[in-house]
Amino acid sequence: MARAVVGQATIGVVLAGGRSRRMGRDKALLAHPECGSFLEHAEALLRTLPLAQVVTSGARPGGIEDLVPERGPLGGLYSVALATGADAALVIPVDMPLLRRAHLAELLLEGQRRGCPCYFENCFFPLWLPLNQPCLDYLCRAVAGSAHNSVGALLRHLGAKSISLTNDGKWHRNINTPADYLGLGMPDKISENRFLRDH
Ligand SMILES: Nc1nc2c(ncn2[C@@H]2O[C@H](COP(=O)(O)OP(=O)(O)OP(=O)(O)O)[C@@H](O)[C@H]2O)c(=O)[nH]1
Repeated sequence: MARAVVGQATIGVVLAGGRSRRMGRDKALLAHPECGSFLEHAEALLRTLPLAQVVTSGARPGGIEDLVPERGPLGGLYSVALATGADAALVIPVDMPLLRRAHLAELLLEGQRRGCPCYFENCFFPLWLPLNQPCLDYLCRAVAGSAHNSVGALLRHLGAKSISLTNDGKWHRNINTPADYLGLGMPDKISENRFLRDH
């Protein structure tokens, strides 16, 4: 279980729960083109940023397990907020292996400057999210089933702001299916053959 963080602390969160139904295997453990697994890469990326702590959301070693299972990303965020007591979170999903530090650093600065949830237009993750009372209240209701349980609904409720994407490209691509993964054009060492052999 993560330590409590006191003060104006922004933590980094890797969302790594869920069922990976479309992939058919745990997305977090897929080999990453640059280092280790998707999960290891996401955690390492967040550790390059000025964050009070980096935590992983999901039932895995060292992770913060969801208090209420099967409630999706908001269920994970709710449990992380309660377990850490952090003031804000820079949230990335484990299935965006092409995320770059520069984008996250920009989002972190913009979130801290504006004080409201911030994300890049057309994609809700990565996300800078203040874990303030309105946010906690919404997460609680979403987990309990009395508010719409989607990231979009949470962001609308909190009056989130989107940042325009100056440098587009593939960095925000989600990898949800085996075809997505193979489409990454992995280097030889983690090529299609290995992915298929692992099945
Ligand atoms: N902690 C936590 N994270 C989740 C949960 N569901 C999804 N996530 C994470 O949220 C991000 C988006 O997940 P999705 O792709 O929508 O769902 P998924 O379960 O990973 O995959 P599918 O079963 O194929 O929909 C991923 O980083 C998941 O690891 C959950 O119930 N708890």
